[in-house]
Amino acid sequence: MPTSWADSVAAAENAAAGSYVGNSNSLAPNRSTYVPPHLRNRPGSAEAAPPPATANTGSTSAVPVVGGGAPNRWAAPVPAPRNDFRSGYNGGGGGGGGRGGGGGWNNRSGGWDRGRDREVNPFGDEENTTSEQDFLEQENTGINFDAYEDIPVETSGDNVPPPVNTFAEIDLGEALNLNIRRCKYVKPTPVQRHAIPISLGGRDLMACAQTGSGKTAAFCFPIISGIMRGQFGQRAPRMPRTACPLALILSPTRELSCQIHEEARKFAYQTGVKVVVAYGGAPINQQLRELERGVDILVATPGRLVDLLERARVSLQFIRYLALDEADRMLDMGFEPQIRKIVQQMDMPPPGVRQTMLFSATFPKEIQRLASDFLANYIFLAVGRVGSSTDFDCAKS
Ligand SMILES: Nc1ncnc2c1ncn2[C@@H]1O[C@H](COP(=O)(O)OP(=O)(O)OP(=O)(O)O)[C@@H](O)[C@H]1O
Repeated sequence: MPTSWADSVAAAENAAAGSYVGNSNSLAPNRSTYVPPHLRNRPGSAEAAPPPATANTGSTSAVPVVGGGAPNRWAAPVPAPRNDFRSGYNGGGGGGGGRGGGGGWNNRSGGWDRGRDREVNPFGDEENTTSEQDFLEQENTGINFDAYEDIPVETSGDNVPPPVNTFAEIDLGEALNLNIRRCKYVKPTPVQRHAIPISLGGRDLMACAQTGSGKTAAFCFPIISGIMRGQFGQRAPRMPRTACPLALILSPTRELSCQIHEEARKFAYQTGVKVVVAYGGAPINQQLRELERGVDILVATPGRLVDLLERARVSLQFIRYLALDEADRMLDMGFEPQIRKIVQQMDMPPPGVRQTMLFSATFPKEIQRLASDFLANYIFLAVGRVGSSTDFDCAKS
């Protein structure tokens, strides 16, 4: 099925922020003492995890394991904005109101704080602009989301959770809802509308969506929300000098990893969820120091992560969420051996135990193989651009 993304999206790049209609919250930083991962989620603070997927489509086939070394060829320059639809999703109307924060959320609210290592406000000066009045003043200055209504969306799989039209329909938790408003996201993009309920429902996801379609939030929101809920039960003690993240986001390049990290830090601000990035082409020592300070979500490029795993500075045994962004690009760049090593040959929990989200702009045979090897009972989602099939082909065969 050739699908594609609305050409009109490109015109939205310079659109201004949209409106906010929702709760008003105190924005005063509420920093609490950093709680090491092994002390979090003790029984009593955790809400029961949603049941694992029960659908019986998809595949869980075993895979031939392919080993591989760790290339250190990440030499992309300092993170720079990607050439995509960034800033393009600021529509008028919609509901950004939060309704989280109720029962079921553990006590992770408040930023992490460990000794002198305090959470920096990733919004900078914007922190003081998030009063309800400010949001209201931004109303109707953005693009019209109606432009996206005609985008073809295909889902397949058993018991696909229905899409949402607003963030308010999803119980993401108050702290995350506040950050969504700080980001001035008024309404979910098509990939977010479909992917977030699927992931929050505990399902594995194979998503075909273009760069700039809002994928970062689509996989970050469920991860952050899930970690905030503390739905994993008791954790084993953290090993000395070995970081044990709960979530891993793999991306092909240093540039992309840094941008995901930047976005994820905003989404996770004051939630108690700590995001760290590790990429090649840069000295490893600073990254090691960051990892030693604790990490919940690790954003990494494959080569550097293999290096960290071989040094036993990272363990994947507590991974509950795995997201692979731009998987086709990772394969094009020759990183299938590293990816398979990370996912299949180290200590990562198997499909069905962890939750996996695979994002790719295309769906060739190699990606289909990866999907059947890495995902369990997955839901297939394709979000496309109207009128273009040259740069986006999600045909399943
Ligand atoms: N719901 C939303 N409302 C407003 N802006 C949004 C929304 N979702 C994403 N954006 C913004 O749109 C831009 C593109 O989003 P994002 O970076 O998530 O795309 P992406 O699909 O992850 O791209 P890539 O494939 O490069 O990772 C970003 O500037 C992001 O902040």
